[in-house]
Amino acid sequence: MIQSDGLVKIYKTAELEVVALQGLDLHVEDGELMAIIGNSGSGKSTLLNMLGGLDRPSAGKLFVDGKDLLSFTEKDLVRYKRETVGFVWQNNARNLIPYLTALENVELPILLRGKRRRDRAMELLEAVGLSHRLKNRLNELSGGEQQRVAIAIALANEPKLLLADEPTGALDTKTSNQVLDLFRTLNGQLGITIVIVTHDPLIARKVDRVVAIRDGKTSSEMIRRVSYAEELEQLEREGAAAEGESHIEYAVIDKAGRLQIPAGYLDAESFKDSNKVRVEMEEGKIILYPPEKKTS
Ligand SMILES: Nc1ncnc2c1ncn2[C@@H]1O[C@H](COP(=O)(O)OP(=O)(O)OP(=O)(O)O)[C@@H](O)[C@H]1O
Repeated sequence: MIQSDGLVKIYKTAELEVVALQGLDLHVEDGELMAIIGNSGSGKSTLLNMLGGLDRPSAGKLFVDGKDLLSFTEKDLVRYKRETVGFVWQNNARNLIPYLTALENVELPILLRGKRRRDRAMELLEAVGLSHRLKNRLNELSGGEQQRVAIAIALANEPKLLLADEPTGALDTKTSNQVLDLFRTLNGQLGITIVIVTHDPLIARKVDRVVAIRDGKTSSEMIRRVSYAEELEQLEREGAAAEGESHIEYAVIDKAGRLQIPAGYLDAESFKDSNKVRVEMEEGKIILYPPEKKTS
């Protein structure tokens, strides 16, 4: 679904240039449910804006659903936003109208679709588990329910890719979990590809793959040992989930063979005050040693 190679985004302001993405590689399969994590300023929102067609990359390659986003005309972009992607934001007040009911809020963006809009809006609200709240005004709904309405709207144009920017940022843990479970259900039932950008480590437990971004590049990936669905099955069968860490962490190697050592590893005493490591191949393993201390 997503193929990004060496993606670069440079923001130019009057005095300075900020390189927000510096050669980012990211591949996402059709039907994946994955998360992107990273510290503030690492480039997550920039990437999401590129994927959503809200802003244009400066260089590199970016294909979504087989479409080359770097060669898009303005018209292509408008069409892409209408037909291929859906968005969910943390702050759903941005796309919801408080004095309308849940049903009216979902009907509104599909007005142009003609007579079936009420049926379609009801279908969408059912898909997000809100059939019992159709006639409630937005300001009568909880934060989690409002977020479900936002998700229903994002699904209205049947996007192939759903992009969620901190979708649980404003919710408590229990409600966050429910929203994440909903993403998983929609992913399973509709086969829609979902990319969630987050600070929230909890999300990692709910998806099969987490890609970490550091300084505008993918630095590491955490992949589940057992898929979340299998883990739930096991939980039901045996009353216990798989033991140990749920994910394996991989450092990502770029095309030039560069990799980032996971944060914290180089804080170890023997590596600390050096900008070099000794690299050796031993029995099929690549081993990093601290540099040898000079003896004088
Ligand atoms: N419109 C812009 N103009 C100039 N610089 C920008 C612009 N948008 C983002 N940046 C810069 O690009 C870098 C990446 O920002 P981005 O918002 O993508 O990070 P982020 O990982 O989403 O952070 P956060 O988690 O805080 O939202 C930052 O240094 C930021 O200051």
